[in-house]
Amino acid sequence: MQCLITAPHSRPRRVRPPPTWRRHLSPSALAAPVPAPTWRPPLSAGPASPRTRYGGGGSGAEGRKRLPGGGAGRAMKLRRGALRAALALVLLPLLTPAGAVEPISVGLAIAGAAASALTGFISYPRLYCYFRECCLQRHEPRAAAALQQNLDKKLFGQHLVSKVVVKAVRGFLNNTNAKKPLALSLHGWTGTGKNFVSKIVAESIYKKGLQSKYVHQFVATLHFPHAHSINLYKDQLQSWIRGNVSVCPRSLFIFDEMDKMHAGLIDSIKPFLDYYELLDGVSYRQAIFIFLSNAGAEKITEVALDFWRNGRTREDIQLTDIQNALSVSVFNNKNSGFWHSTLIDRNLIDYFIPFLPLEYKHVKMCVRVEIESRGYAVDEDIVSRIAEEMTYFPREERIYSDKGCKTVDAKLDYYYDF
Ligand SMILES: Nc1ncnc2c1ncn2[C@@H]1O[C@H](COP(=O)(O)OP(=O)(O)OP(=O)(O)O)[C@@H](O)[C@H]1O
Repeated sequence: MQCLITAPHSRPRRVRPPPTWRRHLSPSALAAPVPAPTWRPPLSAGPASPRTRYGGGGSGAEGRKRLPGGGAGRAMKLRRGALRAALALVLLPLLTPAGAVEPISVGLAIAGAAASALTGFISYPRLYCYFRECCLQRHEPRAAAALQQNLDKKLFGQHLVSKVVVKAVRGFLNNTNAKKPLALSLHGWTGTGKNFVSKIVAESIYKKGLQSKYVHQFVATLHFPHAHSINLYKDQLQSWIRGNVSVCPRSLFIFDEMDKMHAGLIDSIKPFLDYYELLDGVSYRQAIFIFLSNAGAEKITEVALDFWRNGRTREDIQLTDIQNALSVSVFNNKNSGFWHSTLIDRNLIDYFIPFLPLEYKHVKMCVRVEIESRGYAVDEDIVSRIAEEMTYFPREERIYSDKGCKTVDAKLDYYYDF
């Protein structure tokens, strides 16, 4: 799918969020068009055609149609102009008597051809998106390939995650007729790579990754801390999602600490995840939602331990061994925001993705990567010492790191940067 020109004059009004939000939101989110409670989706009054509804961004044939007067049509005209100018340049000597070359005319023709060619090329969508960030910056095959490559290279001990995430994202990006947005729910023990994977997904779709104005990250305890403000949060969150999807249908929303999010707030995003073609004139079918939580971590550990105790490798664990049990345990966990959530009840989560607890050997891999990223030569003695400093569970077997790879970074400071 091609990237398209963002028509600067049709960009929606930018409204600053209320101060409490501004304080917490990531810079990337703040750069995006921000809805306030009084905010309305850009140009969305009434059932407008996609051509008028989406001001900026967009992609594919639908986007191409919608550029008013400018965009693809103008680019076409400019390219045709460039071609005509070049043709004139070739024919000019032939038109003068006896084929004599007239220097001034030739000079003008060359300048005209060059200018036309330049504007024609600059108007070319892909070139435009090379210099400025566009909605869906990368072509789907490239995004999926980048995702696969990065997960294979950087993510340790999570064979299920790599497989499912790549399949889900690739399939969704290739599907030009999706019936609902993609919803992935990532579960697992702390420090096992949930945030790490969502960052990799963001980077594979948008060059700026989490800093992209089309990627929006929320942390429950940071953005929605007060139970008594739940109604305000609901309004703000819905406006935020509506506004940003209006601007870029392929927006990515990441919700961290879902288990700490108020159940009512989770339910308020349910309409966006459902199978509606349009909601108030906006389609959410190209958006991607990623939910992260520790809910269900015990269940995942239970399955992993069973395999270990039966002498089977963790790579033998299949998604079917965990997925159902995981969704049931998350749904029935009274301490989780997902408790009896309509998102699960109505089957709106496409994939429950289990992150297995990390073992000693995985912690060592994380340490090595961290040492290399700081520009030092890997010292295996330090690698082992740091890995041994971590605490492992269950108490008898001591197999899994209770913090995953999370404190590796801080522990390295002790050895290298004092
Ligand atoms: N499976 C993994 N492979 C490679 N690196 C990892 C893995 N898991 C964690 N890490 C490293 O540890 C850091 C912390 O992990 P991350 O923040 O993704 O954990 P998390 O699962 O989101 O934890 P929490 O549930 O506490 O939010 C990552 O930035 C990454 O450097």
